[in-house]
Amino acid sequence: MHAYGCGLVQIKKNRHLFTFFGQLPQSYAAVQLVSSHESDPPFTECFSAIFSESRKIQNHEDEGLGESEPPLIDLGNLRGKNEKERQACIEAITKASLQWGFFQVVNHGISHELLAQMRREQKKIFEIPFEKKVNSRFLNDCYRWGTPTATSLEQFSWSEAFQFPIGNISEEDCFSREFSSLREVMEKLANAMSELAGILAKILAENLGYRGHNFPENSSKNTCFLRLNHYPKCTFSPKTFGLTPHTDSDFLTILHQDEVGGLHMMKDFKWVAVKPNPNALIVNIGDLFQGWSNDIYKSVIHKVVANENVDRYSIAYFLCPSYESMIGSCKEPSVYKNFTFGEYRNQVEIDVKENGQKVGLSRFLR
Ligand SMILES: O=C(O)CCC(=O)C(=O)O
Ligand SMILES: [Fe+2]
Repeated sequence: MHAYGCGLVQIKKNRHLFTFFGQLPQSYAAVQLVSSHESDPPFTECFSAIFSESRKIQNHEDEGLGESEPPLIDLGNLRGKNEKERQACIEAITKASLQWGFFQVVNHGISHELLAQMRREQKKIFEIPFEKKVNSRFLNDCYRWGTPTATSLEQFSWSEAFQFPIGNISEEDCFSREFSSLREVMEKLANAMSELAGILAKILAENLGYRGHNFPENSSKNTCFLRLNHYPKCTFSPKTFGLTPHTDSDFLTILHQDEVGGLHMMKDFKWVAVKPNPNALIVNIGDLFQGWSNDIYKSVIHKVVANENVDRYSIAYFLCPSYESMIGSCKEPSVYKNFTFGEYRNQVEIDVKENGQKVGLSRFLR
């Protein structure tokens, strides 16, 4: 069993791989894999108990959505010559990170063409038959789908994903020739996203007094990762989550979503839709930045609502330090005990196993 960066856990049963977002098994033994010759995971077949119960559950949309939208920031001003505009841009980034924990960036330096190429490759790989994707020998075991441990619809994520540690992408033997174009595009995108994440993280750290060269200092290619998400259209929508509410267990995440929509973030106890903007990437603060900043920057709960009519795709880059890195606080007195990223991940794994869900930063309060 393995836990992933963002509260993801993977288990193997009867030669089949189950990787999921969050919970550990209670009625896990009840999960049966039904063979499928199509590409979409057999969600309803494997989780028939959950989906027959689901009609009793309230529609998420009834909760009502807040009106506002996360700030939109033009990063072109960071590269410009006008110092006043540069400072205003830095201020916008830091303000959004402490007030929202989420923001959108345009003129981010990652080309439309690269993002479009990545999307094409992403679609191709999800079209592969489910039985092939779920095989543990396929692409280094990085496939996951659904939530095998879910005992109710609220715990279930109607999605599948491939998660690639950045270090593996450049290793040719992880990818057969069949996937050489996927590997090439992913390598380019991972480099571009790493650079952007590094720029943003450094700005946020410097704002709180950090004076080093790179932030986080021990960012690691083995722990940073790219995740390709696919949310197949869902007949139980809008009652079903594409991804259950969670925070990310990293420093920050950069996300490219398609035109479908469905990503919601929490703001002032209300869900706010992060509407698709073809020119923007979405940035969100993760738990480690909230911890390091002593709660100044906010790691905000977000979720994806499944869509009844169309499939949805997104690509996420997670900025993480090495497992040995100490996530101390930038200021004393610190809200949290010192902990390493490895300890944080282990604790997430233990909590998911014992309580069915991630507890997160509050585990490390002083
Ligand atoms: O697909 C999305 O919009 C969000 C994905 C996400 O939150 C994640 O992968 O952690
Ligand atoms: Fe997330």
